[in-house]
Amino acid sequence: MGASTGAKRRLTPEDIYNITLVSDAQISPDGRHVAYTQTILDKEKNDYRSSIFVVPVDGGTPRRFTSADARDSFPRWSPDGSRIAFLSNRTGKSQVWMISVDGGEATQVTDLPEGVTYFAWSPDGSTLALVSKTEAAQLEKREGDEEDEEKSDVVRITRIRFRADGVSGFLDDKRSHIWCIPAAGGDPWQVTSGDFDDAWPVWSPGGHEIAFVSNRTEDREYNTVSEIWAVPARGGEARPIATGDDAYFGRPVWSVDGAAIAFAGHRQPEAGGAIDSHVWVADGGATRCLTEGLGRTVGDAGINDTFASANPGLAWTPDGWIYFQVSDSGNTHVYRVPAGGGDPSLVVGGQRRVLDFSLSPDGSRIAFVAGDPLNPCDVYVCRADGSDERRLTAVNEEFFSSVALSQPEEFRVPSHADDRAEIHGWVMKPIGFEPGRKYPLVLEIHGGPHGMYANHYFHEFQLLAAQGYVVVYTNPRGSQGYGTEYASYTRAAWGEKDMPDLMAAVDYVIEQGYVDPNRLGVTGGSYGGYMTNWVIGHTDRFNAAVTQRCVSDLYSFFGTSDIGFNFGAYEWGGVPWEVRENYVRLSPITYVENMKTPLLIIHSEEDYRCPIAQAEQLFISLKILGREVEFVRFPNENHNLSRSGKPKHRVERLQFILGWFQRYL
Ligand SMILES: CSCC[C@H](NC=O)C(=O)N[C@@H](C)C(=O)O
Repeated sequence: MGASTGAKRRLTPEDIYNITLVSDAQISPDGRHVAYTQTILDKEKNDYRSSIFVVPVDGGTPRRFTSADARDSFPRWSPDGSRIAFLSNRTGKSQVWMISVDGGEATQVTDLPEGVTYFAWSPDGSTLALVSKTEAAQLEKREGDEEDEEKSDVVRITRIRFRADGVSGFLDDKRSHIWCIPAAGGDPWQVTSGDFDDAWPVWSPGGHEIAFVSNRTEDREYNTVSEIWAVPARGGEARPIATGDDAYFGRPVWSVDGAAIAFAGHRQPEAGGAIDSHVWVADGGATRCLTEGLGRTVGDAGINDTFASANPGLAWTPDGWIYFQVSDSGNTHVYRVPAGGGDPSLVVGGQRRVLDFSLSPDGSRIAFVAGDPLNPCDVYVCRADGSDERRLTAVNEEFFSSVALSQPEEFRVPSHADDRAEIHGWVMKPIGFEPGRKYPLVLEIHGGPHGMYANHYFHEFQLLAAQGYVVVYTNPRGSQGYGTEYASYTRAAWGEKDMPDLMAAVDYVIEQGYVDPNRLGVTGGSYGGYMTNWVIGHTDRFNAAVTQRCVSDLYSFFGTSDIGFNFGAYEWGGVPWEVRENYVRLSPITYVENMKTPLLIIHSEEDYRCPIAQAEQLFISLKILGREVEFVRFPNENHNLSRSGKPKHRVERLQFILGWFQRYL
């Protein structure tokens, strides 16, 4: 691969329309079928459509269960396996719908004014626990009811968190709470209330209690705590499971006897993704960490541009295993650990990214969605120990058999930093590669900074390879998947401590002899955009750069991003008035006069994670300095343009990137 195209054509930006995404593999209670979500990009409608499919685990053709012109997702089997409940926006808002496994039309279960974001079946199948921002009073007063007085368009803000990327306008004062509703339909009742946001309800095996995630600390407006609580299913006082100012926990799951709850996270909320997450168990006594010696983070830190997210939880089997995802050196795997303590062991491994998984209630089978560098995703099934793995779908087989892809080659190289730490990376040779020729190179830098490039399909990278570029990508210091010390290494040293890692990777690839060192490009998004700006402010070796959803000035980023002030306070060693020098020293804009590389700035106008002013400041400064710079603004898009933006915009974004590199490399 990479040497010749053979009979295959080269990939184009528009090929995102030819890729089907599968996600959220849910194995049926009897372990014989897997339900999943299938998503396509609809060119005509310039939007996404998703449907629920079911495939037999013994093989056979997947069957489409829903076919509305909408987004159906989150399929969940009833405990007796006779029905599948799912979320759908077919009436405008996301509500729960139900379909019988024997077929027929789906029926609507919920009609909550604020919609539903998550739900879970009670163990007896009679009730669904839901998450909604609906307030009880709203059920009396429905849409269309006359307003008492004309509403003002002036926005009064009293809370420190008032904006969220992906939510247009400002956040309202409504809180997410747990509700219940009869699965057959009927009147919903509110289970939790108060000035808290409650999420992720999980029924106890006996059906009497619901565990959930919340922040009920006194200082919740200012901290990033995430606690585990449990509440009687009929409502009442919540009891603490794993709580307190040092809790950063989520994904609760009950033991089969209902005596314990496992969850994932760590005890340093302010650190967020900068340190490893673990699996914990609370059983009334002391909370125990089960993965202390693992040295890798629990969860999926992978980053790519071609996926549909599912966000799986932990699973606890009747024979006492807890299953969880682990990000490890560019792969996301499934591990298990004995709930009573013992060594975690690998169950689903390989050079790939396992995006989500579920276990059959008897703990005998696992269904999962995984992707690799040449295939974004398919549904798989295996036994509880990982044996007898089978692929159940081949959603992109036909398309990918018609296009030439480049197989990434892995490398490990000593950093240019004094410690010569080992840096892990990949290089993709261009399609049609001919030994002896020299090619332009593009360095791709990931965001987070605590994300992880993975062994996973990346449309942007494949496209660059198809257009004749050598593509280099690495997991420099700051990345997840290599342990806490590695991930937190860039604290208060963004750019300073990871640039030597990135340059070591570029130099290593140049040494291989097939790169033209006078035709180097660099690009990245978010923190990758920050690093793109940093790199061109510290070296002139790149001939073209594309900075996407970037940060240029930490001072003005502080307080204007939905990520919250806590992020900057941790990452840069304090708040601006405490460590002013850090904010200036670590801001790429401080080095703007050194930036000579032709720069394309791509930014979404509704990016509330990295507000567009970050791009504007950089653009204006470079214009004043008379540098080669262009600014491409995407209207009505947020921080996730490259992953979930309007399909037409996604194609245009890729065209701009290719166009810039073609012009300057
Ligand atoms: C540079 S500040 C915010 C960066 C952002 N971090 C978390 O949201 C980021 O880098 N995001 C990455 C994952 C991205 O958008 O690709």
